[in-house]
Amino acid sequence: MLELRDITAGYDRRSAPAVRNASLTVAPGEAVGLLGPSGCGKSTLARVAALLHRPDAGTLLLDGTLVRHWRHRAPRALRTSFGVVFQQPRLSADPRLTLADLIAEPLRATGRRDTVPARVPGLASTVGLTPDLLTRRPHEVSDGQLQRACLARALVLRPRWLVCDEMTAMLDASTTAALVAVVEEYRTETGAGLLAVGHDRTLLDRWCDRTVHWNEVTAPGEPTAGAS
Ligand SMILES: Nc1ncnc2c1ncn2[C@@H]1O[C@H](COP(=O)(O)OP(=O)(O)OP(=O)(O)O)[C@@H](O)[C@H]1O
Repeated sequence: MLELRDITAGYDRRSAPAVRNASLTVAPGEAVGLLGPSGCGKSTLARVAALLHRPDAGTLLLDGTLVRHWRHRAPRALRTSFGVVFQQPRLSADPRLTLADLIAEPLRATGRRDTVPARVPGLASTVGLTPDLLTRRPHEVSDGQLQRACLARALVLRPRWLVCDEMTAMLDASTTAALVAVVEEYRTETGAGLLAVGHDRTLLDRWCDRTVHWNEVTAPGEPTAGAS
């Protein structure tokens, strides 16, 4: 179970927090869609949920255990339980890496270099990347192809949780359908939970078990607990 309780988070303690008193739960195997107007704080909350952004207050529990020892992010051992895909693949892809190396990045970063040959080609094929694309760098492929590689990178450590932050916002309908299908196949196979952030209610309603609106996630009041 992924539980965010009374999360307050921002970027500069001198200004108002981007997220105030937000609570959200995702059960194992569940797909939850999060909708809300632009700038309300969805991406910030998604980054907290993926253990990438330390909240200023509130608690985050992973399978009942309090996530502690945050610095800027939570400890890596916990973060590897999460696969994250962002809206703009070019901002999250190292331009110097080939797509094969991009997909393999988390394996190398966690000392599993020896598993690269066994994991990367199959996963690339699953996300619809042909072998000729794997030797190209980000500037030599389309946004959709790069996003496919970013999805493969998010899946390569076989995470128990996926956070897709407007993963398909800049893609056409057929690429959107293909990437959603890959996520759903992965979830069927592994039982991973999903938090999908987006603007498109129709897509989220079709994709997810339930869709929550930002108004339901945030409640008025002051933060109740300090982040550990
Ligand atoms: N790195 C950052 N530094 C400072 N402020 C930021 C940063 N990222 C986001 N913000 C601010 O935090 C607030 C919430 O932004 P966030 O990206 O979480 O919203 P969002 O709901 O995901 O928006 P959108 O739907 O447009 O992507 C905004 O006011 C934004 O300007």
